[in-house]
Amino acid sequence: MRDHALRLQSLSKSFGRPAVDQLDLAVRRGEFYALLGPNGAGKTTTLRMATGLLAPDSGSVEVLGVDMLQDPAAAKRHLAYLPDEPMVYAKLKPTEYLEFVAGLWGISAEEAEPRARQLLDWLDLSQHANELTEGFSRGMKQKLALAGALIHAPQLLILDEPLTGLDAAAARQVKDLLQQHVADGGTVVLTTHILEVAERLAERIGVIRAGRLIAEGTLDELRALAGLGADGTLEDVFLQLTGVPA
Ligand SMILES: Nc1ncnc2c1ncn2[C@@H]1O[C@H](COP(=O)(O)OP(=O)(O)OP(=O)(O)O)[C@@H](O)[C@H]1O
Repeated sequence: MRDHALRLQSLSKSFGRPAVDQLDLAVRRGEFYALLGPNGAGKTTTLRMATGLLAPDSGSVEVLGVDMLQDPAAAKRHLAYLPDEPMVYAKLKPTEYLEFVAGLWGISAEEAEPRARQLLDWLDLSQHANELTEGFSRGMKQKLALAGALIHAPQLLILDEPLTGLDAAAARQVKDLLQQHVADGGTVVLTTHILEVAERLAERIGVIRAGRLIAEGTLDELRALAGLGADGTLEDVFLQLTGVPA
């Protein structure tokens, strides 16, 4: 379906026992979608299959109408993936790293330069543009990895715990960047254990448990599903639906 940024159908993956089990998930273009679930629920495994990094046992993945299994190169061109433990090259400076990643997408250094400058600026890394990343803190590396993920201006951003370990200022910069992406018509899918992030940013929230989507909707819809009133927080909803803490 053209109006879906991401569509997962009957997606399954087992590592001896099922990690993701017949999962159906559809995220519309322009949506900010948060995937929540307790530890080991299958969130990372789902994202790795959605981004073409892990082959599913069965089921299908479509990115902007392109089938990931049939045409992975075309599907991946539409997306960026920020893993939960991103890696940047220690012996490169941020500008060199962004140039390198752009090159992998077939974008020349000259073409990439204005966007690289803008991303470093948005993420408050400009003053470190000429330092080797080996001297960067974890949060700075995480922000640079995000800039690398965005260098080819993808429509769909898929991020695994993008705010974990960031200080308040860095978290704000990343949240602003993600909101700007959606304001510009892009799509964001993220996982988070920081429920306030899902509560404040996400238009729709999916709750996954034991590899299955057990609830989905706006916060109001989830409150109703959990049988809670208007003052129920997402934490109340989460605990009610999953029976375990976030
Ligand atoms: N490469 C692997 N080999 C074996 N088991 C795996 C592998 N990757 C994931 N699993 C298992 O699959 C299940 C789902 O793991 P996954 O990392 O997807 O969960 P998660 O929801 O992202 O958890 P968390 O919130 O702790 O990050 C877990 O039982 C995990 O141990």
